[in-house]
Amino acid sequence: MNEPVIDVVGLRCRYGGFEAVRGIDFVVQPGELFALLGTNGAGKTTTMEVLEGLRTPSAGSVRVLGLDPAADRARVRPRTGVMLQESGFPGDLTVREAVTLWRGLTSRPSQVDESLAMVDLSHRRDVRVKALSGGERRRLDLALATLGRPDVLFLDEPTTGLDPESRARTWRILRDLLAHGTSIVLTTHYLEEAENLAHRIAIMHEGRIEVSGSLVDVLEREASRICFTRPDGVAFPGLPGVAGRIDPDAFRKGRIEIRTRVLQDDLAVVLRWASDHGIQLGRLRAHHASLADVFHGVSHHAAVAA
Ligand SMILES: Nc1ncnc2c1ncn2[C@@H]1O[C@H](COP(=O)(O)OP(=O)(O)OP(=O)(O)O)[C@@H](O)[C@H]1O
Repeated sequence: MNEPVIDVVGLRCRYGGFEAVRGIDFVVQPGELFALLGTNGAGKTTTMEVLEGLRTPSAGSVRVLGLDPAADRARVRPRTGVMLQESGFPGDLTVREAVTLWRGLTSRPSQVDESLAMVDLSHRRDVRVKALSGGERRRLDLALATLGRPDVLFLDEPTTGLDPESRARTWRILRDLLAHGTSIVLTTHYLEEAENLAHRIAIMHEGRIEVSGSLVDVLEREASRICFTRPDGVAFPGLPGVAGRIDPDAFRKGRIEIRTRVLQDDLAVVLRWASDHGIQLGRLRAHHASLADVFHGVSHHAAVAA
């Protein structure tokens, strides 16, 4: 296997007496998109800042492109692109001036017009940055982050505030960058974004990685679901004899929700049971766990354990 582009071992970060990141490990391979997900305040941005060389860890080792991102910042920075949660670009410049200025700071700059066209801002090139909408501003941030054709791209919530069309366009741009060999680390609160783009995922909670692995591995952690409206007159003991667990909370709220590792077998049992009893199953759904189910599992287990 190739050398990882990012290698994090035992990373810890403190803000005074508070430890925001509590010993995390992960690697990012070349050409892969790694999604760092987590609850609010989990430590994602802090971790990103360390990867970007903007923050020194209190313990652990971090290598980006084989180098220390803080100590070797002068060598790492030209090969990376960064999109922070809040861009600090001067609002009085026009869009074209902002891109031209930024272009002068990169070692392998793309063309200004090409960059603006990529994010669909060509028609806004003479507008001042401060007059852009929130979504347009986010798209300008992406153009700036990718201007130097980076080997590694750090994106902190790149599609927050974007409408569905702009989000889909951003996804297309990211897929294109991946196809050309760029590695990407992304934080997002949009789980479908990670589900659509990520090769591997880590879910953080209170400074620790609770779940990590390939998208398939992560999704397989949670049981599949069979759900339908509770039929009139059906009591708990009268339910079908499935291998999975029937959720008593959902039952009280008028739904049958079965969590199962044998989706096909249990679905067959439910359908046979309904047919034998002449029951119509309202709002029937049978599906594998989504990333949202895994995420809720992490925050729920953490809350129960606390
Ligand atoms: N400069 C700071 N000083 C003190 N505490 C901080 C500072 N920055 C962040 N924290 C705390 O560290 C923890 C992790 O913050 P961080 O911004 O890394 O989380 P996050 O996962 O990016 O959160 P969110 O999803 O809400 O953006 C939080 O409890 C936050 O309040």
